[in-house]
Amino acid sequence: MTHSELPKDPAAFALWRQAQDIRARSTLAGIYYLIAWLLVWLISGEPREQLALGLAGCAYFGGLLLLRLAHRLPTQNNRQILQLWLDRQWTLILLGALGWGLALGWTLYNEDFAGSRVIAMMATIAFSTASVYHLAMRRYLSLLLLPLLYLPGLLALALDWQAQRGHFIALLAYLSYLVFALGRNREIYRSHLELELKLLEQQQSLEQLSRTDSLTQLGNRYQFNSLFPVMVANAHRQNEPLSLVLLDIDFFKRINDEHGHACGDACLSAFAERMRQVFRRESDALLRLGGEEFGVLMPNTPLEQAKLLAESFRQELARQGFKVQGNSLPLTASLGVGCFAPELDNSAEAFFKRVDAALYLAKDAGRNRLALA
Ligand SMILES: Nc1nc2c(ncn2[C@@H]2O[C@H](COP(=O)(O)OP(=O)(O)OP(=O)(O)O)[C@@H](O)[C@H]2O)c(=O)[nH]1
Repeated sequence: MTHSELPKDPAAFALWRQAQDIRARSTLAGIYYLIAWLLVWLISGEPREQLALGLAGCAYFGGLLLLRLAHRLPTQNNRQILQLWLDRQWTLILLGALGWGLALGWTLYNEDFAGSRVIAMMATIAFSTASVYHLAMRRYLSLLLLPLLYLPGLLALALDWQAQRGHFIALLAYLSYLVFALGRNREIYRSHLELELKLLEQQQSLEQLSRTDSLTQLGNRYQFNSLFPVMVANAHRQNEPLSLVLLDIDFFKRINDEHGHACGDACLSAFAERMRQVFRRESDALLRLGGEEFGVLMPNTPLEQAKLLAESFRQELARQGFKVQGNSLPLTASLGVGCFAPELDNSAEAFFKRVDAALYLAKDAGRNRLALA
């Protein structure tokens, strides 16, 4: 997955990160539950006498393993889908822990399993330690894993207090250590996640900055270069009109020369502000392509509509000019307007060239006018 495909919303990112981690960290447990149960059953005194129980355990742990393998990560990263996936994965994890807890309880309770008790206890210690270090991301669910794994076994040991109290106390002491370690690991996981979220936020704002013209706050040439071919391809595929308006301020050099560069800058900002007021559709992309040249990409807009808006912009500008730093500056612009036509434009570049040629026609014809491509 590339950086641009990561969920942008922090809550969705946190769920996505959790899903990735849980998937990577919990699949092996399914295999080891099955192996541990096979060992406990086969090494018990009389595995054949425990055939039904042994096979039932294999079916339970084998079934859970298959469900875990089949439970693939979602391809979409929206919050609801990720949350649903996580809920299901946690259900499988808790069912595994519950099954193993009952297996331990039964092994410690039933004399027929006396020969495999050490294996069952060691496996429980291994499973619970792994869960505390690998699945510490959720406060309550991670904690719930521990009683599921230990309580049935502790109960069985308590019932045989005289003979088993040593094991009981040892398991209880280890359980208390796990609860403490779980709290600490959860904090570590949380601080890693916070750090990752901060990095993501910084990356996003850097990316935003790199696509924004700092003077006018419009999209810059880099933004245009990445947006334009995608919009042309979409318009072509969906057979929808895409219009492009190119705007170039007339004799801008004179403003710089006569009123200074700062006044020129103020004009450019005011020009961008005027564009925002006229081309107001959410889907319109307003861009500064360089110097005193601007562009508007208008998806889902036929040529006639784009021409009307562009012409009203031109007329308003010619009528009002700008008031900049106390000076009233007459200002006009020349515009080229075109709509993508697959039969005329065999590429996005060809479409741009066609509209750019119209802009130069407007300039050559005397400026302060609009030419259609
Ligand atoms: N103040 C300011 N001036 C800029 C900026 N970028 C480009 N310019 C100036 O814009 C002027 C553009 O000049 P020309 O390309 O000759 O165009 P023009 O004077 O507008 O003439 P026509 O486009 O032919 O009508 C140059 O003087 C550039 O220095 C900027 O960010 N700020």
